[in-house]
Amino acid sequence: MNKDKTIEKKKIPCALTIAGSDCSGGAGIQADIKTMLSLGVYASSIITSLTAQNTLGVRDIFNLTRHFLNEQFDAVFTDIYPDAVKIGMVSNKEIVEGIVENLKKYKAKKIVVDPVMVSTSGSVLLQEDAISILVNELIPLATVITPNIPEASKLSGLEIKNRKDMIKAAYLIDENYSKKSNGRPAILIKGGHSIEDANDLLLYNGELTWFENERIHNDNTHGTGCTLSSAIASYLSLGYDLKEAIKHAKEYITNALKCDFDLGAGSGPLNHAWKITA
Ligand SMILES: Nc1ncnc2c1ncn2[C@@H]1O[C@H](COP(=O)(O)OP(=O)(O)O)[C@@H](O)[C@H]1O
Ligand SMILES: Cc1ncc(COP(=O)(O)OP(=O)(O)O)c(N)n1
Repeated sequence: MNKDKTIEKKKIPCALTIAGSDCSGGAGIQADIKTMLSLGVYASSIITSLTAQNTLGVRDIFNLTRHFLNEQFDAVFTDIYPDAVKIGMVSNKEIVEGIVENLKKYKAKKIVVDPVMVSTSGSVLLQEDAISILVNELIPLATVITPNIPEASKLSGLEIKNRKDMIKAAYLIDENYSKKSNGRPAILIKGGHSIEDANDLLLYNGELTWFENERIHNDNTHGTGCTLSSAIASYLSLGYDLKEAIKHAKEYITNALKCDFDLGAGSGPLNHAWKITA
């Protein structure tokens, strides 16, 4: 194909989301694309699973096949190669295996893994028999993982009640990867589920950093985890280092939570248009 050469073309940073679709638009692929677009990054997507959900919960899940996952990887990576990748809901063992194989095949870089396991509304978004491959094969490929408190408890085997426990859990998760030779990601434990302030803890190259924020009293928090991880991937694609990327992603989520959107009968979505409407 001959592209039109008369218009000067710009290269823009590209971020890819590999995640489930949330038809109500609050979480998953839809939240990721809104975030990436708001941050001035081109967004592409590889869908793992279709969910029928809204602000009240998940009604049904339809997983895509390994074949269709491969086709999406080939289509994206052979044409618009991403500068950073965010991975969210991966649903089952076959899908996780396919993602691991393709990330290696295409030598994907700057990978943010949000180890989504259970939605805040209580639905299982990762089958139990997929956890070990997520832990042993996918997470080692990540630059950073972003578990929330229940996910960090599952990964560390520790009940997390306060800041001290968050620190202990981060070290326990890291210890597991320090013994393996296939990768040692940075660990960002998110504090959204804490009873204290919404402080997130990063363990990176042996150093602890807190990203602190007062808790915003907003019941509409559907998709906060998806938004944070895709904002981190966006900033990484823009060339920020990891700590700066997290700092700016945290600012993004804080502003989106401060906007008084109130959609749906349950825990509603965030306002990704806060930059436009502010
Ligand atoms: N009420 C809140 N006030 C301020 N920040 C919040 C609030 N709830 C969540 N966050 C922030 O949103 C991000 C996602 O966190 P969390 O809700 O724990 O993830 P998940 O959606 O995966 O459960 C984190 O940066 C967290 O600190
Ligand atoms: C398709 C899909 N992916 C992920 C989630 C979970 O979203 P998250 O932002 O981690 O948290 P809650 O929205 O559950 O608070 C989801 N619900 N759907």
